[in-house]
Amino acid sequence: MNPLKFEQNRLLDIIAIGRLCIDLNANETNRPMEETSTFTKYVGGSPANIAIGSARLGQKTGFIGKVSDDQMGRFITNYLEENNIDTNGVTVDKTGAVTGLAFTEIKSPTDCSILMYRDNVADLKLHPSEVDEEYIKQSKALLISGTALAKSPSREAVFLALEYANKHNVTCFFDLDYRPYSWTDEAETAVYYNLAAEKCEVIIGTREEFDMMEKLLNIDKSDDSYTASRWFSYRADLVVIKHGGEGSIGYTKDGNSHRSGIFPAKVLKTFGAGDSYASAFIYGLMNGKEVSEAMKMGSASASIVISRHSCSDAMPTNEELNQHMETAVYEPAK
Ligand SMILES: Nc1ncnc2c1ncn2[C@@H]1O[C@H](COP(=O)(O)OP(=O)(O)OP(=O)(O)O)[C@@H](O)[C@H]1O
Ligand SMILES: O=C(O)C[C@@H](O)[C@H](O)C(=O)CO
Repeated sequence: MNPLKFEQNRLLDIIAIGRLCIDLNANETNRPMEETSTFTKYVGGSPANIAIGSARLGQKTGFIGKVSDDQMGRFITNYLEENNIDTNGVTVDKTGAVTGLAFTEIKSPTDCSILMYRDNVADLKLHPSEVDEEYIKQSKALLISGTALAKSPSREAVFLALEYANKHNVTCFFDLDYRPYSWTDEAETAVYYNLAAEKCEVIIGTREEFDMMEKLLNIDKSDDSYTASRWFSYRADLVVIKHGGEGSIGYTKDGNSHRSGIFPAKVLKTFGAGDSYASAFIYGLMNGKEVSEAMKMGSASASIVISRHSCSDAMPTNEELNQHMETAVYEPAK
């Protein structure tokens, strides 16, 4: 069963809002950053990656965000446009802010980390006045991700986008995307995550991300079914809890649960798994697939991206995804 209904007759399928940055992924893998000398530049940031994944799969995709007024900012906007993403909602910072940089260190397939340069970044300067109600109204869905809630005015911009989306029946997806290095205070983080989740129809996160939200409320059960049930008295119809290489579980408001296994991959690096999962999972749901099938599509997309060098540029097309699902081995959840 698919519990979601999307407004039809809208110009766009999905608009993502938030972080647009640059990933500099180590070319020399299996070594620490200290010994890495060359990197390849890609567009990065969780909502950017999800938007790129959506567009590659054929979704009419738009973006609301802010880029720096320099070569890096222009690189990002050009790349989004080359990938058929509508950039009418992307504004250019005029205060001298810079583009966030994420240097990735790939010590081994399972030991990857990200070194962030995020002082005075343009994406967190997105202002509520730059969020256009008419633009959001044209879309079937809105995707938010947690990092944009880390600072004002981007935080207020996201809450305003959620208000408009709720008002105009635009289905809201929340990919928790908790990046501790973007936040300074645990209670502040949890409060804003919980407030945003109340306004969303679909919440997707890892067990650890939900634990972070629940710790503030002294919930220490780490119980997936309980975690999901907390959101059904708000707007949520569907809550997905991801467990890395062990797959994921989705709960629907009608009391059912759905498990997805994984497509074992030759892992190059683990980051990007969540973004590729989200883009294909959302695509599946928006195209009438059952929850379990959409989750399987998410897992297939993730297995493709973790076996490639980048997060954004590695996103599969519809054809690649279908082919992978037909030919790759699927390991059902235990
Ligand atoms: N080692 C793996 N092999 C195959 N598939 C995997 C592996 N790790 C993750 N996945 C797939 O990716 C999905 C999301 O992974 P995970 O739970 O690690 O999300 P995440 O922590 O949000 O990812 P990210 O590292 O991008 O933040 C999983 O549900 C699974 O389908
Ligand atoms: O901003 C980050 O934390 C890194 C991203 O740029 C990266 O593309 C990512 O989020 C992968 O999930």
